[in-house]
Amino acid sequence: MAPNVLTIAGTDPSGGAGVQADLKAFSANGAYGMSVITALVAQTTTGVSRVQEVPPDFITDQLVTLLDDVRVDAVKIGMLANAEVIRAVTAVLERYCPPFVVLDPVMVAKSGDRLLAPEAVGALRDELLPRVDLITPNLPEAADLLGEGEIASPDQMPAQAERLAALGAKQVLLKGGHLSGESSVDLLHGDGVSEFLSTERVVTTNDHGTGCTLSAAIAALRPQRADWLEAVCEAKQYLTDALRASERLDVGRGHGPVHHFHRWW
Ligand SMILES: Nc1ncnc2c1ncn2[C@@H]1O[C@H](COP(=O)(O)OP(=O)(O)OP(=O)(O)O)[C@@H](O)[C@H]1O
Ligand SMILES: Cc1ncc(COP(=O)(O)O)c(N)n1
Repeated sequence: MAPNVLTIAGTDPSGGAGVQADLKAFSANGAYGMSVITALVAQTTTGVSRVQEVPPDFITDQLVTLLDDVRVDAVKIGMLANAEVIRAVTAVLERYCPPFVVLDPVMVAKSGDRLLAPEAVGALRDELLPRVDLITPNLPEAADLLGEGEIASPDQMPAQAERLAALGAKQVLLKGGHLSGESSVDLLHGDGVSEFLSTERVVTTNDHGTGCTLSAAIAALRPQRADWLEAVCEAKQYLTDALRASERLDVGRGHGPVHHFHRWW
């Protein structure tokens, strides 16, 4: 049986990030995809021009309507826009307790535009983060959550992941995509064990939505795999393949999307 997997996130009309990317990653990784939209974002490969936030009570209504009918096997949470939306989503998670909740703590788009109000970082850290199973911060997001400077080397990742775990995160996938080097190195930290996950760094400008794609693929795979390590390794390989396959795309003038392809093609 394919797992039913839900994304709670914002939109990207160019299809590279947000809900649109998540649904593609769900399908390509064997899951049935569903979505609750938190914000409509006028954005493309070159940046964000406007954000229209969805009223928090309407986000609650979308979630409750869905969860009263459909069994949800995993959840991926992306852009939440503001503290009221964070509180609405947290309340629904507490009420329904879905398994395997992955939080990508989206704060700023690759273009530099903010996708989370700066004053909402505290609510994300103190109210939502302790209630999810895995958080997937990139290095600037990890620094923001901890109120410290950005780390600059993989050597510093285990200690930083430990500090994130101390905030209440059960599993931490600290993403090193923003570092340089021939490999793209992430660190999975949970249950007292830290494991570096490394793949070849693909040379491309089609890197819009890599974090969305990775967290969505993890959520799709986790119900189908024995543990987090297995799901995360396979999702990272999927993302690397999708980065490589992006050479087949011609989408926009800025940071283009990765190419989600079905493995049987
Ligand atoms: N050029 C690349 N080649 C291979 N893997 C990459 C590359 N760039 C990023 N990654 C991987 O993509 C994932 C996302 O990493 P990153 O640190 O860029 O997150 P992010 O900033 O949240 O992504 P985004 O904001 O683009 O959605 C990580 O697994 C990282 O290692
Ligand atoms: C709705 C939404 N969610 C997440 C991102 C982050 O992706 P990126 O950092 O690649 O711009 C985005 N641009 N838009």
